[in-house]
Amino acid sequence: MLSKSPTEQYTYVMNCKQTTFSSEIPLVDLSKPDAKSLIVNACEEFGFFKVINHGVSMEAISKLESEAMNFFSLPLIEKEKAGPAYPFGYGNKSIGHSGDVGWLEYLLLTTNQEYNSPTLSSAFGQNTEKFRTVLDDYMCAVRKMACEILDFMAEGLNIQPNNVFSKLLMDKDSDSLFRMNHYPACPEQGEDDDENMIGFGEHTDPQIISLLRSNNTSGLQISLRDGSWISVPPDHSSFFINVGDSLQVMTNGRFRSVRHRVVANGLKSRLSMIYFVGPPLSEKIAPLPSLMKGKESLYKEFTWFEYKNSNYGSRLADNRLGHFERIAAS
Ligand SMILES: C=C1C[C@]23C[C@@]1(O)CC[C@H]2[C@@]12CC[C@H](O)[C@@](C)(C(=O)O1)[C@H]2[C@@H]3C(=O)O
Ligand SMILES: O=C(O)CCC(=O)C(=O)O
Ligand SMILES: [Fe+2]
Repeated sequence: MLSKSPTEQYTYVMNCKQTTFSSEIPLVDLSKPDAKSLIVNACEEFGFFKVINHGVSMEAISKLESEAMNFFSLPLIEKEKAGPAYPFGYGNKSIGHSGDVGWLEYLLLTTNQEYNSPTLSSAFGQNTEKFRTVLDDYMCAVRKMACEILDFMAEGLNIQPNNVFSKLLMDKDSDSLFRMNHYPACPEQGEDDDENMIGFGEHTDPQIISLLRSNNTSGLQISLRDGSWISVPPDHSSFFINVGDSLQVMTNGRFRSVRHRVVANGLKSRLSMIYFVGPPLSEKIAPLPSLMKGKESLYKEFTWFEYKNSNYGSRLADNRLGHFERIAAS
């Protein structure tokens, strides 16, 4: 057993009441005219939705999935050549800088491939160029979908111009990340319903939105407004979109940055690939004036650099927006 000692500071085990697979997850067909309004409703209520007709080809997805599986199947000593995880590279079990652990291994990359080269070539060797090409094709297609979704969000919120969000992604200095998480099947998974191994502990994503695609293995759960957790039925042909902290601030709390986590699966391995849309470091993050309409701002303005700096040592589960919340005047 990994670590169940009550005295241990960090543990892989979490207690969670049994969660049910939910049919409540909002579904958005990007090719339909009601996409904008469905997206806005989903972001307000859940901060999360599933997307079909997303335009990312199954070919691009399968190629990257297969390259990723080849990588994660290498002996540990080979994978570690692509480490450490920070700033970019291979990581195993440890997440962030403050002792969080999970039942996973991962590759954390920047979407700006220039900075990935040393990381990648040390582990991929002669296969590096192939991996880069496959990764480029995938990221390019996901970026296109992200742009469309962000423009739909702005239009659904009646914000002009409609590229207020997508321009941050298209900026050459956009601080976006790409992550591939591999959760091996977990033999230590508790048999008890309310004891689960943590794959990736609960957290909100800091960025604007995250676009997640996984294989058909379950594990992802989201937290609802009432604090309860629901399991997201996996669907390898769809994408799942999370609202992140930055978008919650830009919409002055109208969109909800969704708390989510991954529980390990006792039988099957899970592979997920996530594109995190981040603003440039110098970008000022604040509620958009057109969404204020006389309302008070819930947040103090900050730059993306300031957010990252002040949260450098944060634990996964921390409320990272706490530093920037305005105390309402009584
Ligand atoms: C503990 C941490 C890991 C994390 C950075 C942080 O300080 C808090 C947020 C974590 C998170 C969640 C979404 C992404 O997976 C990630 C890359 C990010 O931008 O914020 C991770 C960070 C990480 O793994 O370093
Ligand atoms: O791997 C997953 O399914 C989700 C992981 C996640 O939330 C993250 O990497 O931020
Ligand atoms: Fe996340």
